[in-house]
Amino acid sequence: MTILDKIIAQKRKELVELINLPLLKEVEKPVPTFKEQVASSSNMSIIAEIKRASPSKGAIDLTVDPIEQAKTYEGNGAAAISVLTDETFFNGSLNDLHAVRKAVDLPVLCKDFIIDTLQIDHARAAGATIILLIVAALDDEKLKELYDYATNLGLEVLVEVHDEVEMERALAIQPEIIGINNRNLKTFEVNLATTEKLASYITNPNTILISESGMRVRQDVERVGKVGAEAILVGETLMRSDDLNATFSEMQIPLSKGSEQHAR
Ligand SMILES: O=P(O)(O)OC[C@@H](O)[C@@H](O)c1c[nH]c2ccccc12
Repeated sequence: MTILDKIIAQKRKELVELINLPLLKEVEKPVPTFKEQVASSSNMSIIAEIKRASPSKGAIDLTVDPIEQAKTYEGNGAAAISVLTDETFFNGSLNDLHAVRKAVDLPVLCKDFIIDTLQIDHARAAGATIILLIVAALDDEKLKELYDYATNLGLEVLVEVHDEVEMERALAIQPEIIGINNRNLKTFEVNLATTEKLASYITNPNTILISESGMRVRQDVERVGKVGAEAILVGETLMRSDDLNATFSEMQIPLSKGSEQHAR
């Protein structure tokens, strides 16, 4: 049984409790869409993640104040904030997401393992404007159903893949945002070559490519920028940074949109 199988099995159990959980109070404040954020920037967009712990790394920063962390991310030019909401494996919560949405004026991604529309209702009520759908965790039918459900609610959807087969399955639903996860969720192995290998599958210039996981230094960002990533999703490096200002400067590389950018 892979870790992804374990997480999904746990999610199925938790769904039963979710039915009885009241929805959080919706946040009315409007924020830009992630698409708008990317379109209005000539730099690599950074989705900055609040991640207390993970199954692969254990504790990262258990005492973080999600509100302060998100505000610092925003102050340093993050394009969006990602909040891990899984409790069992990542020590996050929907309450974290709710607090972050209220504290910043940025799009907010609900980072969780979504297998049911009920989770989308909870994510939206907590203030998510973007949800994650992990292709490896869903069959084609479920993927399409959840994608349509979320987009009909006005949410943006990040469709995450990590190999060719998943990429083909993702492309079949013509998503506007595709995330290539450099971390294999079955083995935890991180390799930026994953982005290099899969980027060329995305031929629609309007599809936003996000390279996810394993970004440490500027060269990493340059590497994925070269093959067409317009955004990166960064967790651990930001959570461990003691100088976020410097870390953001290091990762904010200019993009030459239109030239090599779309040669993917
Ligand atoms: O901490 P990192 O290596 O910067 O990774 C961030 C993010 O990509 C990672 O948290 C992630 C990507 N896809 C996921 C799916 C579920 C949970 C977590 C993730």
